[in-house]
Amino acid sequence: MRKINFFDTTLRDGEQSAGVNLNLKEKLEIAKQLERVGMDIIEAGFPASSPGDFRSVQEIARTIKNSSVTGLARSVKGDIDAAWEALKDGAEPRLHTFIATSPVHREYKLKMTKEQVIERAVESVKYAAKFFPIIQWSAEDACRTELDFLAEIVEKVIEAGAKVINIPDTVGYITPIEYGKIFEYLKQNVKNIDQVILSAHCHDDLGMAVANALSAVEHGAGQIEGTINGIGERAGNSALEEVAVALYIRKDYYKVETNIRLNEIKRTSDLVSKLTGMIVPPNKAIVGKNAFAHESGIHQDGVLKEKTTYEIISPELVGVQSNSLVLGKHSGRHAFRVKLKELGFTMDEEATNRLFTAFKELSEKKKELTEDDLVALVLEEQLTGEEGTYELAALQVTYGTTGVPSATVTLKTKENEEIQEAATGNGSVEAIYNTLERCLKQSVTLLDYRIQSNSGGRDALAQVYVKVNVDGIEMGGRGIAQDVLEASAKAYLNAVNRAILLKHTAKEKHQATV
Ligand SMILES: CC(=O)SCCNC(=O)CCNC(=O)[C@H](O)C(C)(C)COP(=O)(O)OP(=O)(O)OC[C@H]1O[C@@H](n2cnc3c(N)ncnc32)[C@H](O)[C@@H]1OP(=O)(O)O
Ligand SMILES: CC(C)C(=O)C(=O)O
Repeated sequence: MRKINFFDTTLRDGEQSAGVNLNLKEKLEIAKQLERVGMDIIEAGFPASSPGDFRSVQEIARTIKNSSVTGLARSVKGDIDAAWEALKDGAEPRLHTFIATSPVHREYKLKMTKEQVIERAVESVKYAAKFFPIIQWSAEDACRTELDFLAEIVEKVIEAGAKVINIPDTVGYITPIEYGKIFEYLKQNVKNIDQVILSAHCHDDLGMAVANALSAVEHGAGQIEGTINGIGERAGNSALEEVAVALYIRKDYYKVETNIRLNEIKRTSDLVSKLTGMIVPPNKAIVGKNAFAHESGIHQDGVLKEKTTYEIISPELVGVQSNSLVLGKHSGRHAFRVKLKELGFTMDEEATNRLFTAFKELSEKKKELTEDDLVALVLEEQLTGEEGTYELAALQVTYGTTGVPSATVTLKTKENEEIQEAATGNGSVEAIYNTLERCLKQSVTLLDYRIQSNSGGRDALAQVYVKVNVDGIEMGGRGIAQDVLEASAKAYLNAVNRAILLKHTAKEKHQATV
């Protein structure tokens, strides 16, 4: 099978992402991981651009042994000299030099004619060949360059000693079919093109960077350039992890192989994301948080029966521990039951169904349901299963920074009788508890009150724990609700109900013994 080289430019083009600035230690850490993941070539920086970049490239070249380390240089002697100084101690010093070839770049940026661009390109490759065993030459903005001129300059730089010819889509303009045609054109019109490796370097301005890179592979490219997580100038570069996995998963189609250790991909992505501060979107292919998460009932059911129904990549392949069944409003009973079992709860069909209904109701209110939420629902279900004298039918609280807080509570008894009362308090919770005391017509002393958020986030469930004294019986109770005040009322009632139940059971026992 044809081998495709992976050229990683996370530390050069990736660092060109607006807002990204890596120090030497961070770059070294990333370089080591890039070596571990199996990058054939690591572009460590642009040595002439600053003393910091020079030092990083030098240190990386001295440290990395299993990848070829390269640095960027304009067609300028000073840039090439700086690159040589930085790279000469590396295991395989390699120069990456470039000049723009498109009309707009020639006319406005370089202010050079075609002939001058060719002359400068050839001169710089020849000069670099005095030092470097391997020279990669790039035609910046190749995809907006006249094809015949592109072929002409490529032929001349090959003659001058370039071993790798890169055809960058610098501004992310080309489409996959057009990009493939450029490679085909060069293969047919450039002398000795078969003596060099053709490389693709794509940008994502129109969202086609990965598709273009894959098209280049189909049309003869032997090297793909890009970055981890697709970071880079403007909309970024081809995401190398996507290219690598696409080539692997569809090897039946591409029929190529790479050196990439796919199971190191997730770790590499995480490291780059953390050190650059460029957050990976959840829906990002291969490495996004949701890449292996199934949320909808039909998909979850399918995956539970046979993973490949909805998974073309196994998470383990790229170093992700496992897939996940995310419980949300689109989930179904199959996944719900499995999750309950995973959490260690076994319950009968009736209880599961009741819980599933409560779960669906909660999922309408809450964006994401966590495992903690599920546990809370189970605990709540256990509470509702408890025999109680009083049930909270309605609660209304009025609170303002200037007025007196007041509460109106409606309770339902076991006999379906409704009790409604209202009272005030120093705070909303006190108003509720004063009102409940009135409804219950017995003295209740609150001994302890604790509140806890069930999970993170603004929409987390509230759990309230209370301890009360009802006619000399001390009893704890808990309440769970999305609203703190409702959870407070439920906790209080739960404690009172339990105390009343205990009192009755004790009385019955006493009567039975006399
Ligand atoms: C497509 C790409 O990603 S290319 C890489 C882009 N990366 C970077 O630019 C990051 C590092 N760059 C830098 O630190 C600076 O731009 C430097 C050190 C390279 C140059 O800085 P300065 O000398 O201040 O020049 P400045 O950046 O303003 O302008 C670039 C100059 O290089 C020239 N130039 C651009 N590309 C090339 C090239 N491949 N070969 C020769 N000259 C070039 C421009 O025409 C311009 O020349 P001018 O000053 O005669 O008009
Ligand atoms: C220097 C070249 C390869 C580049 O980064 C581009 O054209 O995007």
